[in-house]
Amino acid sequence: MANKTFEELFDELQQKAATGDPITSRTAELVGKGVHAIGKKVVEEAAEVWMAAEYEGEDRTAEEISQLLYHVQVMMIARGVSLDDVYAHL
Ligand SMILES: N=c1c2ncn([C@@H]3O[C@H](COP(=O)(O)OP(=O)(O)OP(=O)(O)O)[C@@H](O)[C@H]3O)c2ncn1[C@@H]1O[C@H](COP(=O)(O)O)[C@@H](O)[C@H]1O
Repeated sequence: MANKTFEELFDELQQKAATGDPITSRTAELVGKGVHAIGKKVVEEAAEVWMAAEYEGEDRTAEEISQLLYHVQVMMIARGVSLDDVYAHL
């Protein structure tokens, strides 16, 4: 059912950040812009999760959560934070 797992997406984004073209890869573009720009997207997507959860259905909420998770992973990669670094705190 799922297109990919959290771990599979992280592997893909690491590749995109390392070798992707910023013209065609959103990930490469964002990593090139840096932590400040990525941080703004994280905050924006978090707000969209909140609004969807309050006023929209489960599907829209899930979609917004997927976009938040994507941008959190981009932030991890831009900042050199691994999955294990995060899991150590769970
Ligand atoms: N899962 C995602 C994903 N989720 C969200 N996004 C990006 O986040 C945007 C959603 O944010 P917004 O609604 O704010 O869109 P927007 O207003 O156009 O964004 P801005 O340009 O204004 O910042 C989308 O248009 C995508 O650009 C994603 N971009 C890529 N992926 C996946 O990441 C992988 C690598 O993608 P590329 O790096 O683009 O090859 C692929 O598997 C993709 O499916």
